[in-house]
This record gives sequence, structure tokens and C-alpha cells, in this order.
Amino acid sequence: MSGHGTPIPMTSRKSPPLKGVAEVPGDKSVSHRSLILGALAVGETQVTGLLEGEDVLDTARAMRAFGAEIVRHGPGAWSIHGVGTGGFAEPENVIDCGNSGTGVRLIMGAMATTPISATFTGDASLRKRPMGRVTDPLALFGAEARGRRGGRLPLTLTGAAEPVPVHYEVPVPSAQVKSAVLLAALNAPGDTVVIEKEATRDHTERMLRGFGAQISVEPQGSGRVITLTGQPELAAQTLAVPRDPSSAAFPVCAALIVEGSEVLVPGIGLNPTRAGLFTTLLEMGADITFENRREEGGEPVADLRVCHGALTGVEVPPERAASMIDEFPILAAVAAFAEGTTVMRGVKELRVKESDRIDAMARGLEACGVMVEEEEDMLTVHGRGPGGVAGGATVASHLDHRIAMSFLCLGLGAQAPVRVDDASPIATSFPAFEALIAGLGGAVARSNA
Ligand SMILES: O=C(O)C1=C[C@@H](OP(=O)(O)O)[C@@H](O)[C@H](O)C1
Ligand SMILES: C=C(OP(=O)(O)O)C(=O)O
Repeated sequence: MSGHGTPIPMTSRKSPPLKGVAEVPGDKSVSHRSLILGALAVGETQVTGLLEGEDVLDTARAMRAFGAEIVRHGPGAWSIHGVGTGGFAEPENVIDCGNSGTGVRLIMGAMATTPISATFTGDASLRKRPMGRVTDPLALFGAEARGRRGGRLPLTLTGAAEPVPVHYEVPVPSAQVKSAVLLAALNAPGDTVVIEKEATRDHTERMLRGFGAQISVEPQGSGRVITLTGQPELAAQTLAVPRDPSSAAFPVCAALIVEGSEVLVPGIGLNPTRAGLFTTLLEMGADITFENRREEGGEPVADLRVCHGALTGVEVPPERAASMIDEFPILAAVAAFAEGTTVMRGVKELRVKESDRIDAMARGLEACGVMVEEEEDMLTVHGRGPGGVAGGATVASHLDHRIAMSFLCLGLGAQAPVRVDDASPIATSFPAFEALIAGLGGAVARSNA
């Protein structure tokens, strides 16, 4: 539950070469889904490598409120005793999903076809984010949502008593919307069909199949048609969560920013629907090697070795945006150290994340002496080359973990220190960020308010 506490200002400064091994936490998307699917399965699901960030802990609390028994056995080791499809109980209190769009949207989907009501809220960031994109398709199943104007939280959702399957084309590229519809479809009789025009992360589909649901995925243009047969009995699973590529992006990019660095980032999930940042960095000339490629927990995984070297600006094709949607802030920070211009198009979804990430990056980069251009759907960064970023500014994180971490990484290579006004949101996805960067030799520390 971020955003409820005292701000934690943090500062980073020009650092000696980063060296060592960066063990990043478990994947946030897979962690949320492990808890939710575990709660809907029959029997006891065992999870290792679960991300213990605030977003995921809020989802665990929510699943308990809906009746699942959840036990933490040790770091990252959890068990979930599920209630079965359609078995959710009505929560007695408001469900607070903190800072997490994934948490609230997937949970709304998971309860939308069970005849119970639940009221959802979140922190100041989450209460600004659009929920109509999920409650609109959930209404097609027969669920009813009453929220603030503009479909904002707090919002009460009443699940359908007699749900019907739906045929739904997702109007925005969003794995959260797709997943909410698929989770709702679990308790609707018959086949639900979800069409996405652009492929987004497919963890829900992979995991539903693993839990025993009948699901087919057919490519269609650059998107997919997904068909799920409702009312399966989901069987408890043993799950190993791969390490999060979106968290790995920070030590990888920090090593690209700080001259002389060489860092190993082991065991990173490289699902193609998540790996767009690494493709882009390679196009910029980054020295990244993918060692020991293997499969873990149903996802492709590799150890990433990253060495600092010269980078050149690139144009990121819009069709790649979905596969690196959370990585644009850190890409914008890296682009500041490249020679030439980096153009990011097709990125308007960034405006409805924890903050308006196009605006937050643009203002912060300008404050650090980097020229940018911004349009509704585009961000351009004019690189200043290695050693050319001035820094020397305080940047607002806007309750957004990725903005905070991106500017702290930028400060590791800037001429003057970069202060982030509030680094507390980092705990939502990457609680060990400060310790991990410091462990590599990066100069990052809490600063005075
Ligand atoms: O499904 C998921 O786990 C996520 C989907 C993405 O959001 P959208 O579906 O809104 O693009 C992403 O930004 C978020 O961090 C995690
Ligand atoms: C957008 C993000 O998360 P969420 O939508 O779950 O808040 C993110 O982690 O970058």
C-alpha cells in the first residue's frame, strides 16, 4: 500500500564502474497471477520466487479476503489453498490494491462472474487510473460496477449471478484488460473469445493452460484470438516464478550508463511478449550477451551479461511498444547517454500508468539538461553522449516506482547528483533496488527531505 506513508527522498551520484551479480526479484506479472489462479484452483498451490513487493502483497491480502488460505513459508516461498472456480466469498471490508493496476484489474475480473459484491480502492495514483476499460467488458458478462465519475476507484463491483460467455475485442493494447476478461470467463458457461489486435504479455494464457483450463490461442495479424472454455476445475500447481525482466532493466541499463561497468543479471524471464527492451538496447549497440538459455517455470530464461560501451539513438518501432511498455522510462534515461536521437512512438498507454510517464520523463530529463520532444503518442530524447548528462536536479516521482528508479539510474552517470523527491514507490515492485545498486558499487542513498 504505497503512497500512504512519508516520502523517502533518494539521491544518486556519479559512480565508479558497476561490477558484480545483480539478483533481481521474481516477476511481478507472474506473481500476481500465481496468487489469483492459486486462489481459484482446487488444492494447494506452492510458489517459489514470488515477488514480495507491495503490489503483490496487496494481491495476497485481497485473495485472503475472498476466502483463500495463503501462507508464507520463507522468502519467496508461499502456498495458496484455493476455493475453486466460482468459490470466492464476499469480502467483509474494502479491498485496497495500493499502487497496483494489475492487482485491481485482474481481481475485478476474477470475481466478476461470482454473485458477490466487493468495493475496491487504491492509493492516490491508482485512484486516478481508468477502470472503465475493465468494467465495460465485465458488464458484458452481467457484472455491475458503480464507481466515481470517469470509472475511477473507489468502485463497487457486483458479480453476475447468471454469467454469460462473451466475445470481446480489446480496444487498447492491455494485458490487464485481456486477463480480466479471461479470468471472468472462468466462471461463465461456454466459450469466451477475446481478440487482441496487438499481442500483449501472455502469462495469463500460459498459466491458465498450466492450471488445466481449456484455452486456445491463434495468431491473427499482429494480434491473437484467444478462446477459453468456462467452468473448468483448475488444479493446484507447483510454480517457480522467473526473475522479472522489467526489474532486470534497471541494473542492465545502469551498467550501460556507468562507464567501465560489467554486470551479470542471472535467471531473467525472456518471454518474447516482455523482451522488447533488450532488442532495442542491442539495436543501440549495447554489449549484452544472453548466456545459459533455458526454460524455467514454463518461460524462456537466460543470464544477461552487460558491459558498458558506446550507444547510438534508435527509432523504436510502434509495434514493439507492448513488449516493453514498462521499460520506456529507463530506455529514455539510457537514451540520454547515447549519441543521437531516440524516438519512441505508439506509447500513449504510458499516459495512464502509475503516472503520465511521457510527461514525467520529459520534465525530469529537461531538468537534468537533456532535450526532449513530446507528443500525445511519442517521446523523443536527444542524446548527450557518454558523460554529457548534466543532472543536478530534483525530479518528481509522482508515486511511480519506474520513474523513481529510472532517474536514480540516470544519476549514476550524470555530472551532478540527481535527487528523486520520493523513492518510496520503489517498494511496490523492487524493494531491494537500493541495496542491489549499492552492492554493485552504485552511489545511491537516502537523502534529507
Ligand atoms: O498484465 C500485467 O501484468 C501488466 C500489464 C501491463 O499493463 P497494461 O495491461 O495496462 O498495459 C503492464 O504495464 C503492467 O506493469 C503489468
Ligand atoms: C504499470 C505498472 O504496474 P501496474 O499497472 O500493475 O500498476 C508497472 O509496474 O510499470
